[in-house]
Amino acid sequence: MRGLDEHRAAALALAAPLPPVLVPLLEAVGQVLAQDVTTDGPLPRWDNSAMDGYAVRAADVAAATPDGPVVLRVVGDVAAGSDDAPVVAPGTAVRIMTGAPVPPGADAVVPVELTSPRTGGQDAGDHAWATSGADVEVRAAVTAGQHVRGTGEDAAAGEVVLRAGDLVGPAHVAAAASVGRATLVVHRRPRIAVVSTGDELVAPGTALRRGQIPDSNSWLLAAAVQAAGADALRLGPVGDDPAALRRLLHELDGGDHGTVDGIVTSGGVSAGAFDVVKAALADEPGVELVPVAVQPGKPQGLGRLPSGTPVWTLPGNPVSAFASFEMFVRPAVRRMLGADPERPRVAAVADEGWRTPPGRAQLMPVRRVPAAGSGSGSEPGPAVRVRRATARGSGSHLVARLAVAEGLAVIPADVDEVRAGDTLEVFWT
Ligand SMILES: Nc1nc2c(c(=O)[nH]1)N[C@H]1C(S)=C(S)[C@@H](COP(=O)(O)OP(=O)(O)OC[C@H]3O[C@@H](n4cnc5c(N)ncnc54)[C@H](O)[C@@H]3O)O[C@H]1N2
Ligand code: MOO
Repeated sequence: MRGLDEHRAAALALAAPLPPVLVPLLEAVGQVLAQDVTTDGPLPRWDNSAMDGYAVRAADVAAATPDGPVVLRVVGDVAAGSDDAPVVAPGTAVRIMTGAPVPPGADAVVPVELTSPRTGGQDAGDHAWATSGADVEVRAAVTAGQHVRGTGEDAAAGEVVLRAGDLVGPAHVAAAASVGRATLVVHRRPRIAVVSTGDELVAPGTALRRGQIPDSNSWLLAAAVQAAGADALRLGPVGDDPAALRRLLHELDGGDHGTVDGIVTSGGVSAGAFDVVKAALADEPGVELVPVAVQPGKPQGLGRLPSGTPVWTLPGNPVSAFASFEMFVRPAVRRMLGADPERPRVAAVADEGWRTPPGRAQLMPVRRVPAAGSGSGSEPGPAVRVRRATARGSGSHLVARLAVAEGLAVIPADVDEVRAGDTLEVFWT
């Protein structure tokens, strides 16, 4: 039997980052930048006000106090969006709104709350404004630069704000938009075909006769493809007819269903008399069908179809399909996206013990044990503790209970028993 890590490496080796494409901002979310993004000038683009108030010369109001206000003549307005630039000469002020460019001559802003109109008052709810041509009393001093957001404070002209390799999220699209970009260059999103196989499978919602079950794997795997950041083309279920399956796989490989960057199959790869995937791919020179020393997920296959499309053949048991996707397919999909292939692994303490299959690694669905109240909350929390997601452990048919799992514990092949208190390697799914 092939080792888990060896098969993981072979599965990942089938993938490479897809070529860069230019996409509108929102389409880039969840994808990985293929190019740095630099500013088109300094950010902020000009000195601007952080407050609604008056643009002043700080020196003019240096002596202002609540009991000894300084009086300035209001000589103009600058609203956000205005390109007016009234000059603030000594003894004058300009009304300015948050975000508006600081007018020439001014070097600070006094918030409206620290002022009162002496003449020409305009009541704006909580605050009264002195209008243009009137006088305003300033009741507090400000220092030069106060309440001014300086040019280039956020980023300098030509500075890299987003890097190739960054996973695009809301803050990335905000940064891109703020430097004037309506598009981003990302690695193309992979499109992965998912084919479930088995004569017993019917679409969910269809009436079942004895022996039939709803196809859950094509939904599981398509959802997993999407959750990994790729597009899924869900096909099947395909019955236990090797010729029909071979035809479909070759159509996918040949581009008859549009671009397909990979194919994932479920079922039909073990020792059964009607194992359709095994039969369909037995003579395919680029594909190997191998048992892997892991439970669940022993019968595996992978390789390339004649036109080069990678294929991963996963076992049909639903928990096996889930765990196999996590181990062998998700890393490849992430690499195609240009992202880090692996989920981070964390150390967790086993809250209970269980037996594990001798000579095979185990992928145990686990859930967190809620931490007992740890007092003030300021000390570092206790280690994460996990239990098996269900009392039946890693049984590969336990699809209804799989949603209880929050992650998988990876127990190495040379461990035959987990004891309560052991430290385990876990990743969250
Ligand atoms: N004699 C042996 N029998 C089996 C072995 C073995 O080594 N020797 N391996 C077992 C292991 S381990 C696994 S895992 C399964 C894998 O079998 P297949 O990949 O060939 O899958 P199927 O036989 O098609 O199905 C297995 C099981 O899963 C159900 N299934 C399949 N597809 C779906 C689907 N799309 N949605 C929901 N459920 C699905 C299917 O009905 C079966 O119950 O083989 C063991 N046997
Ligand atoms: O490998 Mo199978 O997945 O143990 O049930």
